Amino acid sequence: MLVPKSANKLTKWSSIWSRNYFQLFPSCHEMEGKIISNGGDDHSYRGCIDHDKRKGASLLNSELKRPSFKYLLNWTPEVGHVTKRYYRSQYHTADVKHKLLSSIPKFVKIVEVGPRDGLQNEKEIVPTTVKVELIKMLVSSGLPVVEATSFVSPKWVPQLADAKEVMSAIQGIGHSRFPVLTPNLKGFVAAMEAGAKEVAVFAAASESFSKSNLNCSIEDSLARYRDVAHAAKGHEIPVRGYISCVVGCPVEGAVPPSQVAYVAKELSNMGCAEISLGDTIGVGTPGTVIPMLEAVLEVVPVEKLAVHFHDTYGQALSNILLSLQMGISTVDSSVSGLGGCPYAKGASGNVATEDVVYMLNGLGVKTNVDLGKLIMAGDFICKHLGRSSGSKAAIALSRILANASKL
Ligand SMILES: CC(C)(COP(=O)([O-])OP(=O)([O-])OC[C@H]1O[C@@H](n2cnc3c(N)ncnc32)[C@H](O)[C@@H]1OP(=O)([O-])[O-])[C@@H](O)C(=O)NCCC(=O)NCCSC(=O)C[C@@](C)(O)CC(=O)[O-]
Repeated sequence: MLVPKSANKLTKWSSIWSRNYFQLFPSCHEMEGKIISNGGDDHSYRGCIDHDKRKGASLLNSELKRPSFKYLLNWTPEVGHVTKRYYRSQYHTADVKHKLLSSIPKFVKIVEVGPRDGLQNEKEIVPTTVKVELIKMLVSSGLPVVEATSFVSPKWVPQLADAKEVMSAIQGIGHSRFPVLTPNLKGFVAAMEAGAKEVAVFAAASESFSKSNLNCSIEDSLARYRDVAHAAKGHEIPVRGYISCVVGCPVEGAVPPSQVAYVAKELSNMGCAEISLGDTIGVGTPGTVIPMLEAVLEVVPVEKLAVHFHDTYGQALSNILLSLQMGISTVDSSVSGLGGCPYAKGASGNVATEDVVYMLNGLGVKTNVDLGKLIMAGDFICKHLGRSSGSKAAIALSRILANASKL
């Protein structure tokens, strides 16, 4: 997979479709203006590239020593001629007033869970340095929240046994927040000692899943979390509450929305600032997610809710879209779609962050995430794990970049 070394080295981008440029950097509105007022330069390029694609490419490269988007954006290497068509994913939708989209928030906070949820299921231990580098790359892409690791029993999740080292290495980098999972007071204390400034507790809406993930009943887990929430309040530490199996459980099947609403209310009452609704095994469809969200929205305000979809059945983006339409503005996702829960066999990874950002760009929703840099982070960890990306957007954009670079 080929991605540019740096999003800022423009010469590297000389053979990218303008369309893809905008998909990667959707916020560069002023570049569009330059093209429009750039008729003369367009014209001289048209001749070169039409007659000899390669000559055109080298000319383009040499001209681009001083970065100039105006040349880049009008060149379409795959067809070998200049076109005035240039696209970006939100081109037609930035000002969308359609009634179906009007309720969508203008800004969506993405909570990147790749370093924790994405890696926790990996059999081979990923070196701490790789985890730290991944977190740094995710931070540099502009993600506001990167869930860094878990302070859980290393016997239960050996992959995250280096939580303390990871936290120590990421102190003070960037402006992102780095919440960590804490299943009990012991985990909370360890997280505080390691410098965590935010924690997350994780309950389930199904008894069977609570037992397999936490070795206790739902009620017992809530009692532990009241202790964690109480201690966190004393330290002025925000707590996020997860609920697993919000539409389906690997053992019990369908989970009633009322059960999810009950756990959500308990988490909210104990002081969780945010509640993330997890479709742990990715079985939800809009048909099952809507009634679940309606039940939860009756007891918890929409500003407090986040959605966390796994993509086992390819339903995650549609479920996210409808969650946005219902007013939710926080979305969990995992770079390259890494992940799966060790206690939910067969469940595939979280929805890929790249795909979520691509969709949100298309809707004109701000995330402040640089898709190009995010793709680089995904490429980095996929290379390390020796597998291809689970993000369709990353695969498609990287393929076009690779083809273009051969010219
Ligand atoms: C909750 C426990 C600890 C209970 O585990 P247990 O075995 O019932 O607990 P215990 O109290 O009997 O302790 C057993 C041992 O673990 C130690 N221990 C106890 N607590 C800790 C701690 N915090 N950190 C480090 N060590 C700990 C404790 O000291 C003891 O050590 P020993 O005496 O045997 O040497 C265990 O079940 C556990 O760690 N579970 C975590 C499972 C997990 O991390 N699952 C994945 C995260 S949830 C998820 O992925 C879903 C989510 C959030 O993404 C949303 C979705 O998609 O659904």
